[in-house]
Amino acid sequence: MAANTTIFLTPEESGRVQTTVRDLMQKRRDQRGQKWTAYDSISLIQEATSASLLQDLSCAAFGLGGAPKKSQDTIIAYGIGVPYLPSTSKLQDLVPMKLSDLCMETHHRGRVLSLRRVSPVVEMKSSSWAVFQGDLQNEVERLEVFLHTSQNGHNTLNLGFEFLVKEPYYTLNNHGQRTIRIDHPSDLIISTYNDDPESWRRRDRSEGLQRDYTPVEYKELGNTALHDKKYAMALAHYAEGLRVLTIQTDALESLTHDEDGYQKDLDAKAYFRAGTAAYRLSNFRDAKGYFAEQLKLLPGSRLASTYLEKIEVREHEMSDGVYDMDKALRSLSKTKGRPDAADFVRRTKVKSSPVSGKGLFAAEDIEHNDIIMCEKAFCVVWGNENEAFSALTCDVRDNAAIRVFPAGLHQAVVQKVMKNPSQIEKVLDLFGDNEGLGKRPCERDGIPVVDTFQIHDIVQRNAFGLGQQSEDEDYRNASTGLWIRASYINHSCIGNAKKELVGDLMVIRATRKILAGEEIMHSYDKTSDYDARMKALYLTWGFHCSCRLCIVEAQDSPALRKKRLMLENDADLFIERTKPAGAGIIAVNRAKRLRRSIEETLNEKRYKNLPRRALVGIEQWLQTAGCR
Ligand SMILES: C[S@@+](CC[C@H](N)C(=O)[O-])C[C@H]1O[C@@H](n2cnc3c(N)ncnc32)[C@H](O)[C@@H]1O
Repeated sequence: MAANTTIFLTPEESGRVQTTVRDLMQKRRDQRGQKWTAYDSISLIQEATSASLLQDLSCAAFGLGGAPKKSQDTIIAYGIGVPYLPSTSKLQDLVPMKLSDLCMETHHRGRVLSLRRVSPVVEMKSSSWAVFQGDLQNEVERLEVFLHTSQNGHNTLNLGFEFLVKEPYYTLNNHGQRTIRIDHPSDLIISTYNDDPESWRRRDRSEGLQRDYTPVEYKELGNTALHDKKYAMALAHYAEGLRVLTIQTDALESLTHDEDGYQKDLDAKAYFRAGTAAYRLSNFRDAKGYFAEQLKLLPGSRLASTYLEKIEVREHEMSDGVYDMDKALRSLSKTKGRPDAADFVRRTKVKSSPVSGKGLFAAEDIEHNDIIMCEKAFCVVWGNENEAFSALTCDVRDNAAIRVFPAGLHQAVVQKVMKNPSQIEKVLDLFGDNEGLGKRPCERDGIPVVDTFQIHDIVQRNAFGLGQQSEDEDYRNASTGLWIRASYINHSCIGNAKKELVGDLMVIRATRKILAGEEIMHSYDKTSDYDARMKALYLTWGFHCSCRLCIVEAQDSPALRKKRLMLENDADLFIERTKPAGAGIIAVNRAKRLRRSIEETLNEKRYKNLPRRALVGIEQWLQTAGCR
């Protein structure tokens, strides 16, 4: 992520966080293999009930909008823990286990737990938990879902009563409490409400978890239950219907090809749904085909014609890179920062880079200031949206490095790929430190298996902060996004490209003429302070920059770099306090002296043809004041 979300903790503060995390890791190791022991089930359920009640009360106190999003000077902590793989076993191959079979700090591979929720759900920002009962009434345990707590806007644990946990992981949560921990959404299977907790075991196990009903049938079942005042059962049926609906991405499944008027109407609707789904995924070619079919069935359909006209504009954007940016800008409030636009990427290609891994290269000559590429965000979370939240992570894999991580964006990316499995492969192709399940998508029991730790690392190494977008935005709810194509662009402090944003449309322009075959590079971090930049690049992106500017700056003594930084700070202070328009001779002379002092710290020969960032502010001031 970009530097605007970097927070600096004092050495004491970060030391305290790291010690707490390391102590917890040690505690987990010490307890590894310890057998599950029974709880006082009543008091655990009471704990969950009162925590959930308190939450409801605080929401009520702040009106329907829920509790305020952030309190002063606090940031949510998200314990990444030690990454582990999601279950890739089929339900039918897993052997049922009991709560009393659980062992501490263990992944119970090859096993499955069937549980019923017996308490309300306690919903926190980065996790949710509830109390669950196993086979025996007095066997209960806490189950906590981390980060990926929602499905279609509903809390996962609230969606049902009977749950199957594939290959459960039993550990201590961040407060040192024993818990079954779920990180990967596909490890938790929500089963339809059923009065008979044993029913799933009696299903035809050769077919795994069966989806007996279509979404419409689930809706009807829900309606019947509602009519019979069986509210819990109704909710469970509706929830299951919604879940199946999201898995059935192919709207064309319902086509009848019948000539009968009513059926024809239904077919036209199916083409329309398929067309809009394809359009939303920027698959304009398929969308065009679907809307054309809809028009054949329903000649004169205004909706289909409007979409076909829009597709023509999108095709023009894709082939020529010609955008109506004014229109896109005007649409921002209506589109919530997501203007309707296509990607323009044909001037670039992705291939292996001498700098690192893969990179983006010019496929043709590109003139100075020309558009290199435009790309809509794969996922964006704006600071004013509820989804936006950052979490403080302490990564035990990386010497307990503390980072501010865009947890809300991580959630949004995971949800998007779970709902659109066809999009997983391009996300998995991005650079990340965690290999997870590899680069190929995987599906089990009809559900995409997504390794959230793998996505975590991909987001960490590829997402960008969008700069402050509104007054009430800071590092805790920073706007962030993930752009797939732009993610292949490697960093250079003296790159040949710069990025601009029109909502979530990223426009990359050439900052000088670029020849075909040249690698396109831009600066991930524009801080002029060499030491801070090095530190941020390493902490956020995991590399040491060795561009020409960094090599030259590294040759300056630390004392000289410090002096330059102090002078730049003086210049910034001067700029802040002194207006250039109509500035008097005294102010102008002071500015010139500041410029000279900074210039003296930049060896003319070594810094030849290199950007002199420390001078940018004061030179701009002098220019505006009408001096050279
Ligand atoms: C957004 S990705 C860039 C594309 C990446 N090279 C790939 O293979 O997909 C960012 C990652 O690329 C690598 N990287 C980017 N610029 C680099 C540079 N100048 N030197 C070394 N590694 C760099 C780092 O590992 C960084 O975390």
